[in-house]
Amino acid sequence: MTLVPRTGTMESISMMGSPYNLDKPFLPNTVNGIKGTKKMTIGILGSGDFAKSLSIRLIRCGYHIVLGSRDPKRASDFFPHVVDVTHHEDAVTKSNIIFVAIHRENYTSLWDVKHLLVGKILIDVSNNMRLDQYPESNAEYLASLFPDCSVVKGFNVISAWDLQLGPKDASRQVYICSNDQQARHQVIELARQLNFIPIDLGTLSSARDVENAPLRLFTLWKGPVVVAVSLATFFFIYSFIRDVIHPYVRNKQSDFYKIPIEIVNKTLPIVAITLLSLVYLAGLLAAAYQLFYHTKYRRFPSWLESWLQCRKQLGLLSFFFAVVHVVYSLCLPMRRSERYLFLNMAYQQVHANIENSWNEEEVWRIEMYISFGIMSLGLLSLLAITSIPSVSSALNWREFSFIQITRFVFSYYG
Ligand SMILES: NC(=O)C1=CN([C@@H]2O[C@H](COP(=O)(O)OP(=O)(O)OC[C@H]3O[C@@H](n4cnc5c(N)ncnc54)[C@H](OP(=O)(O)O)[C@@H]3O)[C@@H](O)[C@H]2O)C=CC1
Ligand SMILES: [Fe+3]
Repeated sequence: MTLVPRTGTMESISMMGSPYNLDKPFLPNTVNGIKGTKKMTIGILGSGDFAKSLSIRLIRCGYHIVLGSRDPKRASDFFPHVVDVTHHEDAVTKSNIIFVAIHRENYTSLWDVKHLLVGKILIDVSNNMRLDQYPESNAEYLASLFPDCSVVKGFNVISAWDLQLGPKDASRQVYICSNDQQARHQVIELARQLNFIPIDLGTLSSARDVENAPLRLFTLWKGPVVVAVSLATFFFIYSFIRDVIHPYVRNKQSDFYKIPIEIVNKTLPIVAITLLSLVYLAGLLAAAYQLFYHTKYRRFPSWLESWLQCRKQLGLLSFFFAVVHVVYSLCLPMRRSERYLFLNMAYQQVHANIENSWNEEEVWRIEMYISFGIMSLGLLSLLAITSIPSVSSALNWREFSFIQITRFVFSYYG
C-alpha cells in the first residue's frame, strides 16, 4: 500500500479557538494546495483532545479522516468540515488503519464493531497514569480483545499539544512496535509522512516500555543530581566549619561574610572535579572488573552498570559547577570586602616602608593557575558540546576519546 506523500509547509495553529477557525488557515479547497492527489483514509475512534490534534496533523499531511464517535452530531462541531465524523461502525468500515484515541478503560466499548475490525490495523496511542499500572500493556490488552486485528503501539509519546505545534517542534521521535511486521512498517511509513522520526521497537512486548516512556522523569539524572547535591552540601559544611567556625572559636575572628561567596566558591570547584573524577572512575572500575575476571563477557554488577550509564549526566553537572565557579571567581574583585582588604594591605605596606611588593613566584603561580583554569573550562565546554547527540555522531571513536583524554589532563591541572 502506498501512502500519500506529505505536503510542504505546516503552520502551527491553535486548537483553543472556536471550531470555525480550525479549518481556515490550513484547509483550502485542496488539501495544502495539492490538487488531485488521491487521499488515503485514516480512521480515528474517539473525539477527545488527542483525536482533534491528530486529525489536524493528518489533514495537513494530505490524508482523509473518518472519525468514529458515540455522538457524531456533537463531535462534528469540534472538527474541520473535511473530517467525516460518523458512528464507530461507519468509521471502521471506511478505513483500514484506525487510531484508537480512547482510554484503555473504554476499549471494551468497541466490542460491538469487533466483526468489522477483522484484518484492520489498530493503532494504540494510549498512556497510563502510573508506571506499570496494569499487568499487561494497553496495546497487548487491546490485541487480546481483538485477536483478528493487527495492533500497533505508537504515537503515545507525542502530546496533543505537540501534534498541533507541527514538525518544527523538537519532540519528533515516536516509538512503534507490533507483532505484525507488515502493519508495523505501514505505521512507520505513516509516522514518517506525518513528519515524525519513527523508531522501530520490534514486537508488542516493547509496548510496556513505550507506555512507560512518557511517565519517566529524568531517570538518568536522579542519581547524578543526588550525588552532586550531597557533595555540594558536604563540602559547603566542611569549608564553613574550617574557614568560618574554626577561626571564630579559636581567635574570635568574625569571617561570616565569607559564607555567600567565598565558601560557595570553594565548594563549587571541589564538586566539579569530584564529579569529573566519578565520570572516569566508573570506566576504570569497569576495566579493573574485566581484568580481574579475565573476560569481558561477564555482566557488571547493577550499581556499576547504572553508574556507567549516567556518566554523561555526571559530566554535564561537573561542567555546570565549573561554569558557576568561573562566574563567582570573576566577581571576587568586585566585592567591598576585597577592596577593604586591599586598602589595608597597602596601608600596612606603607607603614612597613615597603616600596615594591612584587613577588615573582606568586605572580607566575597565579598566571599559570588562571591560564589552566580557562583552558580546562574551554575543554570542558568542548566535551559538553560533543555530548549533544548530533555533534557526537559526527565524531568517530578515536576523535571522541582524544577529546576525553585531553579534557581529563587539563581539568586536573585547572
Ligand atoms: N491528550 C494527550 O495529550 C494524549 C493522549 N493520549 C492517549 O490518547 C487517548 C485519548 O486521549 P484524549 O483524547 O486526551 O482523551 P479524552 O478524554 O479527551 O477523549 C477520549 C475520547 O474517548 C471517547 N470515549 C469516552 N468515553 C468512552 C466510552 N465509555 N466508550 C467509548 N468511547 C469513549 C470519547 O469520544 P466520543 O465521545 O466521541 O465517543 C472521548 O472524546 C488516551 O488513551 C490517551 O492516553 C496519548 C498521548 C497524548
Ligand atoms: Fe578555581
